[in-house]
Amino acid sequence: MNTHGSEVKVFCRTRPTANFAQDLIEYLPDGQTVNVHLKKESRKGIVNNQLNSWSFRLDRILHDVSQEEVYNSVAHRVVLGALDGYNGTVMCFGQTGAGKTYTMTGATESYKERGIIPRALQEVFQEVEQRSDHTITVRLSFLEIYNEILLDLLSSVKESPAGPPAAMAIVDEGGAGVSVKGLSLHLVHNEEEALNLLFEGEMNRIIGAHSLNRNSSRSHCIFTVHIESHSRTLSDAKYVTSKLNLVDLAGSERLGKTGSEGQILIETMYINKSLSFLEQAILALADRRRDHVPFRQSKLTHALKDTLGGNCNTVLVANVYGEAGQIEETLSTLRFACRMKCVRTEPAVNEHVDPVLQVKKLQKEIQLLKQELSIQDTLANRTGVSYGALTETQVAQIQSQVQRYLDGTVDEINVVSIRQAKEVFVQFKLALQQREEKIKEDTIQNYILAEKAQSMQAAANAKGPNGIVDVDGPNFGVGMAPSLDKNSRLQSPHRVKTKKGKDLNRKDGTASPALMKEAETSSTSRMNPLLASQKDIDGQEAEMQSQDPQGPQAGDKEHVRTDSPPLKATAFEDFKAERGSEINRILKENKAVLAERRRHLRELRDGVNAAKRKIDRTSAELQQLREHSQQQGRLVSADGEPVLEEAELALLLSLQKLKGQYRQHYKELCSTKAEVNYCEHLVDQCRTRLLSEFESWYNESFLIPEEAQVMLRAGEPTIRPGLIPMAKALALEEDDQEHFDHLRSKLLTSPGAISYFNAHDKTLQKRIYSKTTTQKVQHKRTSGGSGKTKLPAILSVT
Ligand SMILES: Nc1ncnc2c1ncn2[C@@H]1O[C@H](COP(=O)(O)OP(=O)(O)OP(=O)(O)O)[C@@H](O)[C@H]1O
Repeated sequence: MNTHGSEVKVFCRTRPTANFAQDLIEYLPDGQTVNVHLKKESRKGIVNNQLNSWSFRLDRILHDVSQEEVYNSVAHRVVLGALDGYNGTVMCFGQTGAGKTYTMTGATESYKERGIIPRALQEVFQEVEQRSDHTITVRLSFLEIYNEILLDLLSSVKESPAGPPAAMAIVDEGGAGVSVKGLSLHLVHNEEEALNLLFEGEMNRIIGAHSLNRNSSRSHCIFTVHIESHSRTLSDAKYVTSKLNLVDLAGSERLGKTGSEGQILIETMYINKSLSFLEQAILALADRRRDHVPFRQSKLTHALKDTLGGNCNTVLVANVYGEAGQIEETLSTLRFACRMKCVRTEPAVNEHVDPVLQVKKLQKEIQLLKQELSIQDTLANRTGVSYGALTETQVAQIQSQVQRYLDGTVDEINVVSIRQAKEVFVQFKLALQQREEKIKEDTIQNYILAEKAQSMQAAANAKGPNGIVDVDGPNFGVGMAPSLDKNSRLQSPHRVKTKKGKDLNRKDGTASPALMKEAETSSTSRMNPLLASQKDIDGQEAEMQSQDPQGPQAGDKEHVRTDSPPLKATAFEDFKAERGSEINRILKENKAVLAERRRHLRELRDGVNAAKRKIDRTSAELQQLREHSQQQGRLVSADGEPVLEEAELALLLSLQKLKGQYRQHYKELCSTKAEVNYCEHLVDQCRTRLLSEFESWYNESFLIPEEAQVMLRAGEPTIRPGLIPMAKALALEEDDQEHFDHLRSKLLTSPGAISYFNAHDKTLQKRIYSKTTTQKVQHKRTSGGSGKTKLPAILSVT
């Protein structure tokens, strides 16, 4: 059958009559064309300018032909297509008495004159027998549509589901097409069973019509053969289904022609309405520019939706009654047929997959592939390679390898299976997420600190805690810098309460964070998770120290694996001396830089406070002098202008100079404070890194099971150096600074805040970089790392 888009096939069949209007209807010898000529007077009135000749070209004219020939021409290919999985529809259309039922069902009493439906059933079962390599099941349904009411013509058959008949409705099931809910389906095993149902349905149609006092030919009938074909020989999970619709439409008739009235009038109106909707749907289908086709306007068009515009092989038989008195109906039928011929359908096989068979088939294939894999391993001398799900130990090994790769202690990761490769990526992702979290925390902390520093500066400018000496105007204020001494902390109410700052003393004996850190402790320690984690880290470091009261042993340098792992404190000292010596060295350097910056900060603060005290003293002296002069009476010039005494002038100049110095020191104090914050952050980073490396080293050295170690040594399937080049994994790593910027942009929703923060950050980095590189720390890292340059180089850990 045609699998591509095709037009609906249209045939014209004439009912034999002794009064065939030869002068009006002309069949051309090509067997496809019919010309209709109309005498003017036969149409309306005396003045008539309408056309009087029409020519219709169809697929074939079936004039004076047998039932067999009609079947072969019209239905044979459609029936075979249905057995191959294509939906098919054969539809008879025409005026009442034109021979639709004769064409579709035939004369039931005469075998020779049987119509398309019995012949189709016969062919279906002949094919079922011939196609012994397929299991084909056939089911039947018989639907009648009378005055827009759906009726099941096979509801009387025993196989119908018990209980009251379900309400019938046409349902559009999307991809599955249109079906009639509540219509009974009957499994038939041979031609006879099928014909029995056909006849029973026909009988029900007549009886039903009789009992309801209606004309049986006044309804549309759709006899459907449902076919399902499974291959027997192939272990193929695919199977095909199809529907063969054999449609006998109700006769089209003009209302005025027979002077219809009463029930006939109603029936005719329903028929004409539904046929008119059918025509509208066909016009819409034939017009390729139209998107919408009004299928739901009537039950008939809705039920035939797939048939008309779907994936169906569709054939229309236009039945005409070739007598002169019926010429108007003949014309109308032929017009409809020509429109129908313009409709295109897209026949396609309805292929499905049997889920049970599919699972079995796939299981078999997996089995085969496993065997194939095992052969390949044997040929390649790979033994014991496991392709199953990874065990917890294997996952832990991969995690450890990834960690070491990221730390730069190994250059490559060996992967022997797809599962392992996937797990490597999972672990990379996890590591990335952890770093992102860390950066996020840092960003929040930096943002809070920056905001605090800004607000403190603003507060100091507006009103210093120890009073204002207003010399240059209301916009300049001078305050005391906070003391390093915890006891002389600023006495603002919310700061007095806190005691948490005491907990932040460093293990190496460095004084607890001074200056603003002290002042900020109460709020930031609650808000900032980094401070809390820093405390934890200090605690962990101290905890490890305290685990071993003897302290590090000189003889512990070489670790010998024993049944019980060594004390963590001992192992930590060893780790710092050997494996982690580089990080430890950087940590120490960072601590030294931090200590130096803190010392500088203290000096600056002392300077600022000294300047402030001098300003206060000078101001007091000036005040006294002015009061004294006031008592003595002020000196005035010859012009009566007040004149300054020399002592007062000297004090004023001195005060001005002191304020200038104060401003300069205060500025430097703020920037040094920012540096100290940054250095503290880097020291924390180093500590975290040292501890995490130690943990992973300790776990690998003492906690991973013996068999896992053996596997590592024996080259068992695991992650080991060798197969993933460094460059590839590096591509997974995002630069910390990029992360930092990215996250910060996400965090700070206000554009003003982002600009502020970017500017602040750039200045801070620049300052720290230039100062620290030119000052005391001259160390340059010579050992290899991941190769990516991070924030200020001298303090970063790679
Ligand atoms: N090609 C034909 N050869 C012999 N008899 C025919 C042929 N076509 C129709 N007839 C006869 O014409 C009569 C009317 O035919 P039929 O009932 O099939 O018309 P119809 O179009 O189905 O009418 P309705 O719309 O009323 O159902 C029947 O007696 C039928 O046997």
